[in-house]
Amino acid sequence: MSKLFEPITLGNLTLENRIVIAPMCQYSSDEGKATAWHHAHLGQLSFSGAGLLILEATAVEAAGRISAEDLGLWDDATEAAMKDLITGLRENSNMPLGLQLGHAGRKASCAAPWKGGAQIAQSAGGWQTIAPSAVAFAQGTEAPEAMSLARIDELKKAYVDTVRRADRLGFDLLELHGAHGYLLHQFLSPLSNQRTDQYGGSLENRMRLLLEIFQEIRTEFPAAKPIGVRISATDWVEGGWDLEQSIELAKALDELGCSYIHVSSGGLSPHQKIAVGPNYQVPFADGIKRYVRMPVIAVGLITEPEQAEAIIGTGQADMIALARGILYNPRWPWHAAAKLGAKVSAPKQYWRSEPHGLKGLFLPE
Ligand SMILES: Cc1cc2nc3c(=O)[nH]c(=O)nc-3n(C[C@H](O)[C@H](O)[C@H](O)COP(=O)(O)O)c2cc1C
Repeated sequence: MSKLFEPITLGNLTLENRIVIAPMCQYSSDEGKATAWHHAHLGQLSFSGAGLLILEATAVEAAGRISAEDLGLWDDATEAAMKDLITGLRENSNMPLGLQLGHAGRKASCAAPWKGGAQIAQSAGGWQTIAPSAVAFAQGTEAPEAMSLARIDELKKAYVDTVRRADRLGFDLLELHGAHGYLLHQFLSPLSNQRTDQYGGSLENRMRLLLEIFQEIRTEFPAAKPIGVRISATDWVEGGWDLEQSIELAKALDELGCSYIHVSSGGLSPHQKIAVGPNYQVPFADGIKRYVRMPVIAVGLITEPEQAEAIIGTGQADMIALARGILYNPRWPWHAAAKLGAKVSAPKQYWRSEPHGLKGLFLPE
């Protein structure tokens, strides 16, 4: 029996299998509003048979967008566009839908990757970024504005407001983005957080904002619906955020009733030295899993069904997430089910594609 295809329950949500579609920015929104691209892109992924689809980092306020084309959920117009999107997806698929709540902090105001991804200066149409401290991400980029306590309050309100909208839209799950060098990660890491108030200095102080926001949104979202957190387990820089601190954060989140932790790495510093290869982040997931009750998601160059099966089977993680691999092969879960002798959901319109000799691959509706 495949472990990868064993269901798992998060709060009131049961996932059909342990394959998660990782959040992936599409840089294809119009003033924060979802477009036809999102309908097509997420539509095809919702036919993939994965257990959960997490929508891309969605900005809780306009200043939190990585690029001007990022998805947002901060006003009635962005909510209406998201409603059209969700309604369309739900018409054709039962796949649970999660939303990743994002704020890019000092890594906002950038060009889309295919336009080079560089920061756009305010004089060239960009905007003032914010961060825990006025420390630029890289040489040659504009320094962010250090957030006042009043601005921190405003930010918390933005998260809560977005969560209210996400609940109204019927999202099944939320993921707080605390990874990849974006705003909440900037508060965690001593490399970007040089504050001397209650939000900087000690580990407890650096973790404070993320934990406060988690608690506030946990109160706002129905108790039975899962909220997880994505983190970077290390900055891959000497003196930065690391696995040891990540374990402390994970333990604190576990205590607060966090539904899962999604373990990525890097993104905070241009000086990071990452040893990239298959499973390169799995040891971090495994390292955290020893200390928490909540399920753990491993991600990063997991590309083969047997590889995913081994990660779950050996208990290194409870779920695996796929990003590039599922863009490359949007029927990855079908192929994995076929290889691992499991069953998978598919739209009834596609049932006739069941390969000869594999009758019974697709689950009935
Ligand atoms: C096109 C693209 C967009 C991404 N956008 C996000 C995002 O919005 N939020 C996030 O946490 N990670 C994002 N990531 C990182 C992925 O979720 C994932 O962690 C990373 O690509 C490693 O997994 P992989 O080896 O399966 O691609 C993105 C990755 C890609 C390729």
